[in-house]
Parts: sequence; structure tokens; C-alpha cells
Amino acid sequence: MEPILYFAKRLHSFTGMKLYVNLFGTVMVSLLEGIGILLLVPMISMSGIAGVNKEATPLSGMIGALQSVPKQWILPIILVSFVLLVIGQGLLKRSIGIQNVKIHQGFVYHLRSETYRALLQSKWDFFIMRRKSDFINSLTAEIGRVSGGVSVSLQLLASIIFTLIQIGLAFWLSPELTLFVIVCGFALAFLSRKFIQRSKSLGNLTLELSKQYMGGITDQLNGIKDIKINMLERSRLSWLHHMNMKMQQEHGEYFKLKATSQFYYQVASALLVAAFIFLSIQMFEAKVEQLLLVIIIFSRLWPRFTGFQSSLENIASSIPSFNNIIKLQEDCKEATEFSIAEQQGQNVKMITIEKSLECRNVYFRYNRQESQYALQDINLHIPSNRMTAIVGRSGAGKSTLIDILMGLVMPEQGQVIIDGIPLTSDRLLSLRRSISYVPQDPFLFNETIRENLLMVKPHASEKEIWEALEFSVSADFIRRLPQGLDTFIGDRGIRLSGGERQRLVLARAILRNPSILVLDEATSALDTENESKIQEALEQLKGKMTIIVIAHRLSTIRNADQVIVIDQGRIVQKGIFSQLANEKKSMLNHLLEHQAIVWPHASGEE
Ligand SMILES: Nc1ncnc2c1ncn2[C@@H]1O[C@H](COP(=O)(O)OP(=O)(O)OP(=O)(O)O)[C@@H](O)[C@H]1O
Repeated sequence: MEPILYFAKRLHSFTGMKLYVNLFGTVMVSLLEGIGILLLVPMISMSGIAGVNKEATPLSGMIGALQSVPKQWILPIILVSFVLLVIGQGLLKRSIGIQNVKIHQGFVYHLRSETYRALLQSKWDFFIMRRKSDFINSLTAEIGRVSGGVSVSLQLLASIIFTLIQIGLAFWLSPELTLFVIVCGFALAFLSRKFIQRSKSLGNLTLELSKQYMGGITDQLNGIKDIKINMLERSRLSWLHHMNMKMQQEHGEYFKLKATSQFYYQVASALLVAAFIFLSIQMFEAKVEQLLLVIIIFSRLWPRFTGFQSSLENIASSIPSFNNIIKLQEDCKEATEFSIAEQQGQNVKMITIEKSLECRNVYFRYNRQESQYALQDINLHIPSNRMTAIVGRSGAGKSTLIDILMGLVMPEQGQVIIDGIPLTSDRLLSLRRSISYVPQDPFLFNETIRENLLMVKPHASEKEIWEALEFSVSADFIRRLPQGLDTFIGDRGIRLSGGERQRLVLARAILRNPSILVLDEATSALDTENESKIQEALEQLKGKMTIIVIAHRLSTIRNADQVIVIDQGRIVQKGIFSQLANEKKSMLNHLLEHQAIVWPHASGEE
């Protein structure tokens, strides 16, 4: 029951008074319904179905009072009161229903945005260790299940209040009969515990299957091109059939469980009603009108008892989803980097590097349980307003090094130092604000070109936008588009070529006017003409910003002020390009040979 209490608390803190007003309304509805039932006594008396004893029910006094009213008016008075009661009750029920939906929806939106906020505030390494599809699943399917659970919980709460009031009424009419029914009700609830436990374990299975399905579908849709090229359609479809079978089986199990529990309830109800009538007549010698009213009350309550059972099963099956969301929020909290409010704060100033950015004795492992380091013993000095190139074979540790320099991941040992001051979490935001980063696989949102650019600088002028586009050699191709800057570029920029996407992301990086520009293979998809134009533009930036470039195409880094060569997570060479290229049997020399670049002294001959 812990997760339900947890969410009840969250619901309480989210809705405040509204929840209590609604609960009070539910109490009123139940009371009105009770009065409606009690009105049946004078109706029965009028109809002559049963002779009503004056002391038979608490409302019997009313019958006495009605005897002073002219006889022809009694029935219309009773009927009009009955209709008015029903109308009042209906109106109240309607507004409570609307309020309940508002509370439920508001709470679910709140939960969703709280979870997404927690996720956005988490550190980068929190994401690299987990599957993206698990997050998608939590924010879609699991929140949906939680929403269902919250809705059922609210209904259950209303139902419990209604039942308690009706039981109170029944108790007033006949304590013995009521106690008898309640004892039977508890006995049934005790016997049905196993259905609720089973529902919970089926809920766990639903969560697992849902994760697997979401993970598989996301992976496959991301790799649809590979699926087509490698003709994997058939195998993917059979994966889906397999998943479908498992999900179908699990759904079948759940509904079988529900149907079985309903069946037991029905049988138990029939036995109970028979026993109830037998005992009330034989043992309790109940009066006709008491018996009739208690039967009416319980015949209306019994479906609710059945409803309790079904609601509890529903809630139990959504508990694993509740747990999943709670766990995700807690994990995110532990991995919080900084809050969004802090990020928007006025005192987050851009860092202008005056002298240098350094790494001192940096070690880093992706998995601390394994012995393999992605970076080891990194000592490095990046001078401000110069261009530093990082090169090395694939998997050498280049991207990891820039993640460390950007403060995306923290070194296991050692420090990143900016102008002599170690980088700590309180300067992380300022560092982030100072950096523009163009990754290997540039990301664009499914919006227009303009919106993609303004995302990083919402108030940029038209002039600034076009300057950034000129810099990245994108202005011409954008001018040629019929809608120009207002062209929609599709999912992840799919309507643009790889090179166009790279240039646009470069323009976005420049528009932000950073003090550090990090380019990770940022021009790899460009033709040599466009690439050399960008090289020229980057040359112009020297002296204005600190540029860090990762490049596989070594011809593009000849003009770098410093080259750092990494191999197997260690720095193996550093210095200026011409000097390193001339070092015999060096890594850079080796890389140059593999790219068939003839450097004047690459062979080591003076
Ligand atoms: N998310 C990760 N989890 C575990 N290991 C990782 C992760 N990312 C990278 N690695 C490992 O860390 C090492 C360095 O990877 P990194 O991406 O920094 O290399 P790189 O030099 O940038 O390679 P490339 O030029 O191919 O992009 C590799 O051995 C890689 O397998």
C-alpha cells in the first residue's frame, strides 16, 4: 500500500483544499441518496404494500406528521420531494465528477512535468548508462497507467465514503442485519487477497513487457534504413509477433483473473443474500419495512463491494508503474546536475578564458566496476583564443576528453582547471553558457530553420542569423529554399543532406557567440570545397575564441596552434602539427600515412 499512500500524499499536496471540498460533496451526495431511500417508507405505506409500524424506522415519525396533510396531497408531496432530491443529487454528482477529472488530469500533468523536469536536470552520465526507450516508456505508457490508477483511486475514495454513509444508515435501521453483512463483506475481502496480489505481479509483467516493446520499437524505427538495406523486415516482424503473443497472453491472464474474481463475488453474493433473508426472517425477526430498506441499501451497496474488489485489482496492477515513476524521480534527484531555475538565474555569467583550460592528472572510466579506463593520466594545456586539435584512432578517447572539458562528465581522478581555478559544480553552469558544441551526429528539431537557430538565442536579429549562416557556408543553400529560413526540416532535419545539417548546427553554435567552440568531427560530411571555406572562417575566429577540434581528416587541422594525439586513452604526442608529423614512427605520422597524406617530412627524411 506504500506507493498508494505516497501518491495519495502527493495528490493531497497538489490539490490541497479542492480534494476536501470534493470529498465533502461526495458525503452530501451519499446523504441525499440515503434520504431518497428513506422516502421509500412513506411511499410503501401509501401504496399499502406493507403496513408500516410507527416505530419501525427512524422516518416513521414523518408518516405521522403527513397524516395531518389532506390525503390527496401526500403522494404528490412525497413524489415531488423525491424528484427534487434526485435532481439535487444529480447536479452535485455532476460537478463533483467534473472536479474529479480536473484534479486527476492536473495531477497527472504535474507528475509528468515533474518527472521530465527531474530528467532534464540530471547529469549526462545518468543518460549514457540507461536506455532512452526506458525513459520514453516511463513518460508515456507508465504515466498513462499511473493516471488510470489515480483515477480509480479517486473513484474508490468516493465509493468508500458513499458506502460508509450507507452502512451507517443501514446500521441505524437494523444494527444486527448490518453487522451480519459487514462481517460477510470482510470475510470475502480477506479471501480475495490473492487476486489482488496476483494483479500486482501481473502489473510487474506489464511494465517489463512494455519496456521491452518500447525499447525494441524505438531501436528499430531509428534503424529503419539499415533494416531495409539488410532486408531484416521479416525478422523484425517476427520479433513483433513474438512480443504480441507475450502481451496478448499477459492481457488474457489479467482479464481471466478479473473474470474469476467477479464470478466468485457473484456466487458469494447470491449465497449471502439467501442467508441474509433466511436469517433476518428466522432469527432476527425483522420487520417488513426494515428488511425491505436494508435489502435495498445492500442491493445497491453490493455492486460497490464488487467494484472495490475490481478497483483494488486495478490499483494493484498499476503499483509497479507508480514504483517505476517514483524510482525514476529518485534516481534523477540523485543525479541532479543543477536546477532549471538556477540555469535561468541572472548570476550565471559566461566564462571568458583569459589564459587556458587545463586537465591535470585526469583519469576516467565509464564503468567503475571494470578495470578499463577511457582516459588515463591526461595532462593538457589548451591556450585561450587558439585552435587546439585532438586526433587519434577511433575509440582512442577523443570524445570522452571533450566531454570532460565541457564538464558533461566529471573525472574519476584529477581536475579540469580554468585560468588556474579548478572546475567545480558551482562554475559548471557558467562553463556551459560559454561553450558551443557541434557533435559528430548533429541534432536538429522538427521545426523550421529559423526556430532551430533561435532556440539558442531567442532575440537574435536577422543580421546576426545571416552572419552565422554565412560563416557556416549555409546562407546560399537556405536562400535557394522556397521558404528560406521558414522551411520545415523534418524529423531530426531529415529533409536536409548530412552536410547541410552539419553546417546549420555550426551556424547555431556560432550564433550563440561562445567563448569556447568545440567541434567534434563537425565537417566530416562536407565536400572539400565547403570544408575549406569553413576552415577559412575558423581561421578568422583565432584570437577571438578558444577552438577545440576533433578531426579524423588530418588535412583540416594543419593550421591548428596545437595538436594533441591520443591513443588508448593516453596522450601520446602534443605540439605543433609540422613538428609532430615529422616525429619518426609517431602516431600522427602513422595516421598521416594511412590517409595517404604526403607531408614534406612525413617519412622522417630531413
Ligand atoms: N557510453 C559509453 N559507455 C561505455 N564505454 C564507452 C562509452 N562511450 C565510449 N566508451 C568507450 O570509451 C572509449 C573512448 O571512446 P570515445 O568515444 O571517447 O572515442 P573516440 O576517440 O571519440 O572515438 P571515435 O573517433 O570513434 O568517435 C572507447 O573504448 C569506447 O568504447
